[in-house]
Amino acid sequence: MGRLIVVSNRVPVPKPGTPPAGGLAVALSGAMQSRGGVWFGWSGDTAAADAPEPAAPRTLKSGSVTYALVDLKERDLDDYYAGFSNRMLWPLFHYRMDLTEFTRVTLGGYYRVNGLFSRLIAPMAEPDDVIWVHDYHLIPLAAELRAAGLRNRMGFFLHIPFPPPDILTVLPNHADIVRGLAAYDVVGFQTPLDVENFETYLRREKVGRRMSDGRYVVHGRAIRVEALPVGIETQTFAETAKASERNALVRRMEESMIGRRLIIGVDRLDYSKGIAERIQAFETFLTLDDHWRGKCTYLQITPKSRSEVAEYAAMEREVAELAGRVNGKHADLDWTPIRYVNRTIGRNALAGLYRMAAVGLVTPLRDGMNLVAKEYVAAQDPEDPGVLLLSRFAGAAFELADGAMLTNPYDIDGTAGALARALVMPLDERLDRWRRMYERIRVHDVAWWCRSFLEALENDAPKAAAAKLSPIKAAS
Ligand SMILES: O=P(O)(O)OC[C@H]1O[C@H](O[C@H]2O[C@H](CO)[C@@H](O)[C@H](O)[C@H]2O)[C@H](O)[C@@H](O)[C@@H]1O
Ligand SMILES: O=c1ccn([C@@H]2O[C@H](COP(=O)(O)OP(=O)(O)O)[C@@H](O)[C@H]2O)c(=O)[nH]1
Repeated sequence: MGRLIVVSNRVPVPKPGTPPAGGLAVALSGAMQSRGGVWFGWSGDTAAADAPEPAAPRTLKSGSVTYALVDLKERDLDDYYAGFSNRMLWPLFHYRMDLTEFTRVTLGGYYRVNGLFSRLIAPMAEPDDVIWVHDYHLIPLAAELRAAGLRNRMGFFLHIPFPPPDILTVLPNHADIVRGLAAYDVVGFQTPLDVENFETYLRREKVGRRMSDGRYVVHGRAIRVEALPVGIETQTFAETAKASERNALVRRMEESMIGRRLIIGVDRLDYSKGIAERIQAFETFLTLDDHWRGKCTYLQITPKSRSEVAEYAAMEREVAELAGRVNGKHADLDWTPIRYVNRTIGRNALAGLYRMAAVGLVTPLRDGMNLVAKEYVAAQDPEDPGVLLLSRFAGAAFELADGAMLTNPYDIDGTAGALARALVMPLDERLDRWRRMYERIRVHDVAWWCRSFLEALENDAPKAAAAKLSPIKAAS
């Protein structure tokens, strides 16, 4: 068996004191450390505008993983990361057509960086290495690598939603993007809904179909398409949470609560997470029933994210102002309803804070998966678990629907009412709900996800017959 080469835009190179915030980095770190291999991607640093293209990536070994890193020029980052990836693909794939901006310049940057990645990876790859590419930043990479002559097994996992065709076709180059996916051997999505959207697109655009053996033929190539929800290191996280009483930050938080109930939200500062709607729902909840005034605290942990993108910078101001307004209106001399924290909290402390919280509020407007939902469940005290309030639009809802209280985040009154019910839910109902969710994430943890994807990728060599399939003409 060859090496595993993982490729992602963001590579969480281990740096003491800087925990990775972002589900992809968190999910893959554990899996990579146990299997070993090469992890290729952007270093997080910028190269000078006139720097020549590197002949090879910088490498750094940590445990069983070799990190292969490339600096990107400011212009490339603007066009590829902040531009096409995060101002076009991210909002569009999160059903926010209103926030997209398509330009030929950023599209050019997207293909330029994918080309650069390909030129650096191709000489490193041995013929029997397996290449696993992650996320929307790098959809065209397999096609670039194949054009460079690589015949390796290549897989792609999309961590964000795959939208319905009516939304996807807003993207002027949607046909090229889907053609890019067809260059992989296995394409993984988070949920069955994403697979359904992909299949509907193929049918409507007449570029592919599902075959009788379960594989798909897309632009003439036979590929496997799987719904494989990403998991967490459930058992390890549960143990961390149990041991968290010793964590200084958790102890400080506990002392400051003086018996009040804790409600927690943890999200990157991103419009897809529904943070403003959640704060509004919390305010509505406070006005529903005087009983909870002074008796509960809502802690919203929100590290800044993608501040170079205009919509994110605007959101930073909006959410801070909203939290400030609600506090100004409802606070008392000895009580602040919302504690809004704008920095990254380390995972040990986070585990303890989840465990302390009577309610986990996970209410994105749309989310590929949302690992916070799973972490909240894993961290609970099995004798006295809290309640997960989960948006029906998070990928995690496909797995946790029978234990979480499902909410529609656009329904502010409904979410407020659900929060009020969650806080008084009897122990036997909480136990029953939590056990169902915990069992699901215990079995379907991150090791299961990684194993399942790699099994699909490594054990299903394309059949000879598939290679002979004639291409299907795209609708013009
Ligand atoms: O790298 P950034 O631009 O700072 O963003 C952080 C990551 O955000 C997204 O995470 C997604 O992956 C999670 C794990 O599968 C999933 O739970 C979540 O719903 C997704 O939004 C993004 O897709 C990653 O590429 C980013 O690194
Ligand atoms: O202060 C923070 C905020 C978030 N996270 C982690 O960042 C990840 C966020 O992943 P999720 O899938 O919920 O959303 P994403 O940010 O990837 O869209 C989770 O593992 C969180 O525990 C963290 O370690 N510290």
